[in-house]
Amino acid sequence: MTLRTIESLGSLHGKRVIVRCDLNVPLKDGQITDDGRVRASLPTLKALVEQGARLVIVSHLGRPDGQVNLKYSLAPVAARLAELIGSPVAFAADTVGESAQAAVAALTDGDIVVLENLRFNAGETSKVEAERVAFATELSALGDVLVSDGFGVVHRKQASVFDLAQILPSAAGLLIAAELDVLDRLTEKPEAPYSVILGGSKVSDKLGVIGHLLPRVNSLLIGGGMLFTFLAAQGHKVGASLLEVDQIETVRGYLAEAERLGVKIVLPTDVVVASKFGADAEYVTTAADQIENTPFGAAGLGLDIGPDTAAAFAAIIRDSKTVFWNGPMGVFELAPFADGTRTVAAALTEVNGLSVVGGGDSAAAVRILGFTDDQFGHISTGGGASLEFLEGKRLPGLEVLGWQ
Ligand SMILES: Nc1ncnc2c1ncn2[C@@H]1O[C@H](COP(=O)(O)OP(=O)(O)O)[C@@H](O)[C@H]1O
Ligand SMILES: O=C(OP(=O)(O)O)[C@H](O)COP(=O)(O)O
Repeated sequence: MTLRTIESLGSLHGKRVIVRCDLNVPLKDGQITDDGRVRASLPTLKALVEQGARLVIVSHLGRPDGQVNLKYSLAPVAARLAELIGSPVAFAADTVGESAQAAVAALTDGDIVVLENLRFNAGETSKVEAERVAFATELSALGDVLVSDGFGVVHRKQASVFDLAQILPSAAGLLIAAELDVLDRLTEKPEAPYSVILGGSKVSDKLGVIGHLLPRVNSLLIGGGMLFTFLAAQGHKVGASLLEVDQIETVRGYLAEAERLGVKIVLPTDVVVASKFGADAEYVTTAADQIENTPFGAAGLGLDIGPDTAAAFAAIIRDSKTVFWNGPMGVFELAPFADGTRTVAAALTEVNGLSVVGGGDSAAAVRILGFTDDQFGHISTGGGASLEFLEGKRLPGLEVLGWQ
């Protein structure tokens, strides 16, 4: 069965349509550093406005863990959306409280309100189904139907992604449909050589996909915060770098499985080690097995892949016919640690085949580093979501919309 489309919901004129977007944009000092996810949401929002629907936009931003934390407010995102869509966008200071209820009641046809961050409410991400359903039920009172379009979050079994879609009549938006069109091309007979590059900081989330990806790819390139668990699995010390100690054994299993399958797991041979996390840190490039043998000793932090590694990764990427990349190679937000990500991004632009970049921060990285969307085959709004899709997993936020 394929996804239910917006048309399946019938006429939406005058209806209150809850639109679940992924507006989880990177922010620095309260400013949006990349508005790609807002732009990617526009086709669905415009289509609904044109129909005369009353739009109630909901999203998460960051991981505020069920607490109100204004650092993660969606207010700047609502302001940016108003600029991009070219019409006023109201903002409610809560998600299901008095402010939200009043703002929704005040909507007329074609109006838009953005509600405050879903994850300020513990029910949104609760592991307890009854708590999620209770929150989804409160949300459902604010709309007549749900259009689910937050592709970046479809792998999460969360109240607005999963439970709400069972309470209200629901359908997928245009972004989800467009994302699946491209990702389908990566799952159905990707042209070899097929390389996947993994990095970023959501290490425990993303290590789990490796076992399922191994039989599907020719090379797996490991950078970013992910690489240190691999180095530790090989017996190397990694100083104060990101490390998932309880995943070391699992990673050893992946290394053995890759050898058995004849898949290359390509690990860094050099890394950039910093004295601390900051743009003013001192840093040196060292061999990947010498991280603690720098002037910073065991306090050294690996914040980027080194130039030899970046060049080796680039060569493999350029020779691939299909490439999927999720997760920056280093802390690209800080200039001294952006080179690995820049080199990998440049190599993707030279792929003679299909190149896909996925993930909020990966997409932000390529744009912030000066690349343009048209230099890549596709820039996906979902990192974890696309990875889990590529490993062939059933995603709760898609299944609930009819996807099988
Ligand atoms: N070596 C590293 N140590 C700590 N953080 C890192 C490292 N390499 C990359 N990162 C961070 O990873 C973050 C992005 O990770 P993630 O959210 O997994 O990617 P995406 O949003 O593309 O899926 C960036 O903010 C980047 O600074
Ligand atoms: O940024 C996101 O995912 P991504 O970093 O995998 O691209 C999504 O908004 C999901 O956020 P989450 O990983 O906090 O659930």
